[in-house]
Amino acid sequence: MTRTDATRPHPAAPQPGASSLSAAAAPFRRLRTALSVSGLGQWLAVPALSAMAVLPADGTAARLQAVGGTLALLVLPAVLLAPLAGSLTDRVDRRLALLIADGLRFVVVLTVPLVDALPWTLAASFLVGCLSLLWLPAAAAALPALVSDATVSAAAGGEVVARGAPETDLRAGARRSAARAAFGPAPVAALAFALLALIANAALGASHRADLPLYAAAVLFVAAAALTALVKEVPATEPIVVPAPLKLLFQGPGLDRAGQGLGLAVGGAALAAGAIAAVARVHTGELGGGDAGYGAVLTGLAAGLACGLFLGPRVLGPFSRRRLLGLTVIAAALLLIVAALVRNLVVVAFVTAFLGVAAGAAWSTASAAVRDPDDDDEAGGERPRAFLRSVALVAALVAVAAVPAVAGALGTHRLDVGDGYDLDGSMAALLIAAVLALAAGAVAYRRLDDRRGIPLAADLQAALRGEVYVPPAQAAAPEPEPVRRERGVFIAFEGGEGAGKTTQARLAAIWLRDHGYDVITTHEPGATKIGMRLRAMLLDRDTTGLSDRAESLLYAADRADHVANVIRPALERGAIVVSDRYLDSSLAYQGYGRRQPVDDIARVNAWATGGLLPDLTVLLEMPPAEGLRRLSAPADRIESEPQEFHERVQAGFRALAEADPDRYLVLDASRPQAELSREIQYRIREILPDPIPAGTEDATSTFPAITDV
Ligand SMILES: Nc1ncnc2c1ncn2[C@@H]1O[C@H](COP(=O)(O)OP(=O)(O)OP(=O)(O)O)[C@@H](O)[C@H]1O
Ligand SMILES: Cc1cn([C@H]2C[C@H](O)[C@@H](COP(=O)(O)O)O2)c(=O)[nH]c1=O
Repeated sequence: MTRTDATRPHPAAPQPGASSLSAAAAPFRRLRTALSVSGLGQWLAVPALSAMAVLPADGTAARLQAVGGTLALLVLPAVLLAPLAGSLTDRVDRRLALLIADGLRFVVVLTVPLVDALPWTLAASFLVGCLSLLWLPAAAAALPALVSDATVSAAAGGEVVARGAPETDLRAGARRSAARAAFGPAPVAALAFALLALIANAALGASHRADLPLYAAAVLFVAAAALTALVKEVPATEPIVVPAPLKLLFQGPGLDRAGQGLGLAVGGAALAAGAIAAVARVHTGELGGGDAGYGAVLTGLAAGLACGLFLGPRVLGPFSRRRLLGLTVIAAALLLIVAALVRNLVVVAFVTAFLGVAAGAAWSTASAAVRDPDDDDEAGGERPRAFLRSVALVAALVAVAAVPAVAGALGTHRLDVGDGYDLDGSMAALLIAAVLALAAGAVAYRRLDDRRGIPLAADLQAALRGEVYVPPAQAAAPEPEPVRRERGVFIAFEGGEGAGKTTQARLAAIWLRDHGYDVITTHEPGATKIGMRLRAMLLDRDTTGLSDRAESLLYAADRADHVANVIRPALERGAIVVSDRYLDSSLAYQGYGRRQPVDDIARVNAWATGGLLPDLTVLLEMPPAEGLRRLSAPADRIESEPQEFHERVQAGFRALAEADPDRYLVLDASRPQAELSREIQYRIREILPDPIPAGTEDATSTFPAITDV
């Protein structure tokens, strides 16, 4: 619904409990510091290992493959071994798991400059990837586990902090703290890498410039282990469950078309970010930057990602989040093209930073779209979020493995433009990755667009002024469509016998109520006193000899009473009406099924209802025989009609939906209930009014979250 005074959702509402933890007890603070130090070590080890791998490589292709191989080996364990590592970590004491992971990373990273051989650098990268996989779930479980009753009361005794913050809120805050400790140090680590590489270059010489960052990373790991050792005990209160990325990817998102658009968008953004990271070392080397230039580009990327994560839910409040998501991916792809073509290191670093902002905003916008604001459980394994994480991980792995390989294979070619232009392999591979990311962004934009027909430029301009764009024709109209829309919203569920209408209508109503809407659920025939008597007459198998016309009129009479006494009063008070069957049932059953003229049925019903049509009709389709098999009660008068009757009814529903596609959501009713429910939620979200007055919108979301049943 478009309104000039309306703002769109702000998923970045204050997070309870986050600040409360700042004053929490000493073990919590100590462990949080240990995790940050370890996170810094991990992010420093990543560029340091790839810089180390480059040193012995001879020629551009070999250098590209050395960096790509290192990065791919660092990411590979997260794609292949995540659930194994999760269940392993779950079996050992969290503190011990952290100590082992930090201690072994110290040893592995320390040996890399001492051994100074490419095979060991590559093996070390894989081992560091595996150990980080043990460390990450242990860290995510350990910090919230320290939010015990004692911590809560210590925090509450200390300051303002824990007043009114229940333990679950503090745990959710602790989970966010753990994630920040693990990923937050990335920009600082990239900057530190650049500085240490410069110092090492000057002090130890070019052939040892990766040594210092590696020693520094090793020291950070041992420091983190020492700090963790000071924390006496970490209770095993938080279970560790790590989903398998590949399995999730093959199972699919469990989301509708729009949900798949989210996956495409996240994949496109991760591809763009991964591609630039994968060739940055060699690309910057060709621009005269060396390891310091590599560090500068990575700093830009990491800082940009952090900014994008923060800004994504906050910028352009009134602008459609779905449009924003598609646009951020397109922007990331276009910036990748610029980064590929520009031959100036400083410009490349800045462009990469903006690419990071776009990719970070894409991630935070996509994950906000599948997050339930009522659910503070950031560590929860909710499938759509886990799916998005898997897409990002796998796309990043493909980018870091494939882009350098393609770049190396393509080699450098001289183009005859003006003075001649060297198109090197990195440039070409980045352009290919950019085109793929652009395609993903464009398809995602089309799939996600919830403002079809509204010009993008005008929509953006209005959002920049803090308004939601209303097309002139709509703004000038004195009244919204008088017949189709009353003050509330009318949603009908239609379909053959046993298709799941009652189930889905009930789930939709629960979801809407959970988001603060005034909802009434109703059904046909038989929602009123008179209707109940009509229903008995119509469906009782003892009713024999009822003429087709009389049957049609009785259903229309039931509907007239239903509209006058239930639906219209509810719509007039602004409620959302969810009806299990409505007019289309008469058109399909009495029109197509009984072979009466559909136009006549429509005319009678238009008179009976005063022309009231649903804003949305959800049509659940399935073969009639299967639907009838789902029903347990004895078949009623209509259900016991022959198979051909039900086939005609089904074809009738389909014809009705095809004649007015904008008003229908057609779904395959044999799919799992939860999937159907989520698709229905996505579609309903597009036609909802704001649940609370515009002035108070910052307090809650106007963009009901899609939830699992
Ligand atoms: N997606 C689904 N997958 C499997 N079973 C389902 C699904 N949806 C509903 N069911 C089951 O099918 C049966 C019929 O469901 P429901 O009553 O919701 O269908 P209906 O379309 O309202 O039926 P009717 O035509 O009788 O009104 C119930 O047992 C329900 O639990
Ligand atoms: C509204 C309406 C319904 N019917 C038929 C369709 C079903 O067989 C029954 C209703 O049963 P349900 O279990 O409550 O779905 O009535 C119809 O023929 N025409 C109509 O307009």
